[in-house]
Amino acid sequence: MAPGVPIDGNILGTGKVSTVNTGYSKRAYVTFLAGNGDYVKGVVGLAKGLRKVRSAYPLVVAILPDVPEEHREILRSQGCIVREIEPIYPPENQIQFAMAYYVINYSKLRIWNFEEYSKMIYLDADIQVFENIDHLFDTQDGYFYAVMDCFCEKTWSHSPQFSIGYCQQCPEKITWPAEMGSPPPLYFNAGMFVFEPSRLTYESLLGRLQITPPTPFAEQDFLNMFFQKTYKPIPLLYNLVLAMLWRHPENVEVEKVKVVHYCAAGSKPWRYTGEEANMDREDIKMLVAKWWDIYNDESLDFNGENSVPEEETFSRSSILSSMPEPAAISYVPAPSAA
Ligand SMILES: O=c1ccn([C@@H]2O[C@H](COP(=O)(O)OP(=O)(O)O[C@H]3O[C@H](CO)[C@H](O)[C@H](O)[C@H]3O)[C@@H](O)[C@H]2O)c(=O)[nH]1
Ligand SMILES: O[C@H]1[C@H](O)[C@@H](O)[C@H](O)[C@@H](O)[C@H]1O
Ligand SMILES: [Mn+2]
Repeated sequence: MAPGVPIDGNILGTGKVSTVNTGYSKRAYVTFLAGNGDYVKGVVGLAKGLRKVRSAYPLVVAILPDVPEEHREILRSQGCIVREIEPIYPPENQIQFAMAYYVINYSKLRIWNFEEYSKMIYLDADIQVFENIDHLFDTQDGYFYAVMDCFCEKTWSHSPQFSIGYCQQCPEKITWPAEMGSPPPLYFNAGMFVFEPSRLTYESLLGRLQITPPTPFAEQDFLNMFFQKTYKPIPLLYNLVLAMLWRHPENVEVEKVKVVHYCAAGSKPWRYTGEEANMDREDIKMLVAKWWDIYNDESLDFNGENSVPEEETFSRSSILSSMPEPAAISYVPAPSAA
């Protein structure tokens, strides 16, 4: 979709609860874990956060072989479904990644192969869910749903957008110069998205990757290219990229935010020191403290009783109770033509 095309505010598609009609299709959240570092804390926090908001669906953790057994055990003890995946590497070239570790993120493409699920919501391990978002499973099939990214942080300094100060979050402030051709297509942050696993899509993703040179934002750039035509932006309250707080405060209603993505430099709660740029802000301190409250809350540890029984996961009542009131859905304002 090109900038300037109005964004469809009705993210719930037809509004039909398709899963209650015939044969219950399976749904789950999915995250990704690599290595033996501290991202496992992020996954534990996320599992507890989903429990706190009484999500009706389990959390699948797609893990690379280098995740140690003790971390796998921690995840199982938190009620997660642990699924090992093989790493995926892009074809070699000389490109510098925005961050060296982004290269492992191509492995994320394996989740399209989780065909026993009909619909999944992917969440990075550095994401926390503060309000129930189960209703996103009711979005119309056939689209890729995610939140539009912001181009204003230093991580974007390699891009033409950054060099002219253009951001799709405020396309009217610095308009895209005609001599640079058409404005770039809408670009999502790949820390959170709603998708449908499918073997066909999976094979097509892997096939396309073989002929696609890697770029600085790794699989995020790749997914943006691959799903360009089926991408539907959803309101940024479903993935608050923290830099939005100081780059585009006019676009953020922090009290309405349902999902927070601790992706700004220095903001990972388990490494937070407050020293990096913007990390001494009151809103950041508050959001980091909220993450820790969930992580430390023992009542949210998995105990078999606070889990969601499989049958209940697909019951009509749990699906309907997860539907938001119509008024609770806010809309992304359509970006004006750039
Ligand atoms: O050592 C690591 C590094 C990363 N991860 C996993 O990979 C995800 C992505 O890493 P970050 O969250 O640190 O990265 P950012 O949020 O800064 O990166 C963004 O850009 C990346 C480009 O590759 C990805 O698209 C990512 O999903 C998107 O949110 C993590 O959440 C986590 O799930 C690990 O498990 N271990
Ligand atoms: O996914 C990346 C990453 O999360 C960066 O921290 C952020 O600056 C981005 O805008 C983004 O695209
Ligand atoms: Mn992230």
